[in-house]
Amino acid sequence: MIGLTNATVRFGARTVLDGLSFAAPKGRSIAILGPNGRGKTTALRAMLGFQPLHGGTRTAPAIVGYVPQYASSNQSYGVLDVVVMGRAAGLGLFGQPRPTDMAKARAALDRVGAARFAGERFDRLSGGERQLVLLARALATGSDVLVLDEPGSALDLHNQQRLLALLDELRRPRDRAIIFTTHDPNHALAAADDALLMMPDGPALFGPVSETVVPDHLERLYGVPMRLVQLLGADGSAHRAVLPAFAGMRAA
Ligand SMILES: Nc1ncnc2c1ncn2[C@@H]1O[C@H](COP(=O)(O)OP(=O)(O)OP(=O)(O)O)[C@@H](O)[C@H]1O
Repeated sequence: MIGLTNATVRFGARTVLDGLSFAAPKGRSIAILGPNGRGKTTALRAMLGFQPLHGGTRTAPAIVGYVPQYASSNQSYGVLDVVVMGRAAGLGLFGQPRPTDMAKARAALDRVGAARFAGERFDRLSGGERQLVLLARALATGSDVLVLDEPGSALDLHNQQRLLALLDELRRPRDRAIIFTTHDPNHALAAADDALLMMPDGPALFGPVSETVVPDHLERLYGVPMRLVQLLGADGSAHRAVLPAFAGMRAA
């Protein structure tokens, strides 16, 4: 279980989180949506203990698989070394990675489709490639709690599809808690059970995606008219998608 209870965070005179409560118990996957600067990253950092709270409490296990929003690096670590760092908590202060740690790191790279980068330098990868490697590092922790800050923001459509399939696959056994932030409501529809909508002008909305990721709430969230469309999957199953009214398209 990971979450916040009545959490308040201020930066100077500005209150960014004001009594925010939500939680991901084991077996649930939560998407956090909200406009730029609304406090999504701050909420994740507060949950993980990187951001002090002015009020309220946080709940988190000792080891969390975390993918930060930015994957910059000045250091010339190899990709495999970066992923093996996910095993560090189990190695102790001066512990060396064991063959089993290396095998878990390689398996994690394989799972995110980044095995071909194993021998590269992390700082020479593209932004999207780094994002995949950091996702592998989070998986390599073996933690049953994953916290991913915009894990798809730098990914091309193929890798977004791969990420969403992986997030969906990871939640299916119902033995993990997963929290991810995203600017695409369709990512929430594809891979989350619940959504936290951090409204621009009031308290956050939290609940099942079927009730929260709907045009009315999204219009309030982003100030953009939205349309709900029903799609048929390749196997004939029904899916919902939401589209913003870009390019002059009007909400139905
Ligand atoms: N350490 C800090 N000191 C001062 N202000 C901060 C600090 N960290 C974040 N903020 C401010 O808090 C607000 C929320 O930032 P945060 O990064 O949590 O937003 P976000 O919802 O994740 O945004 P985005 O969608 O653009 O990534 C922003 O206005 C930001 O400038």
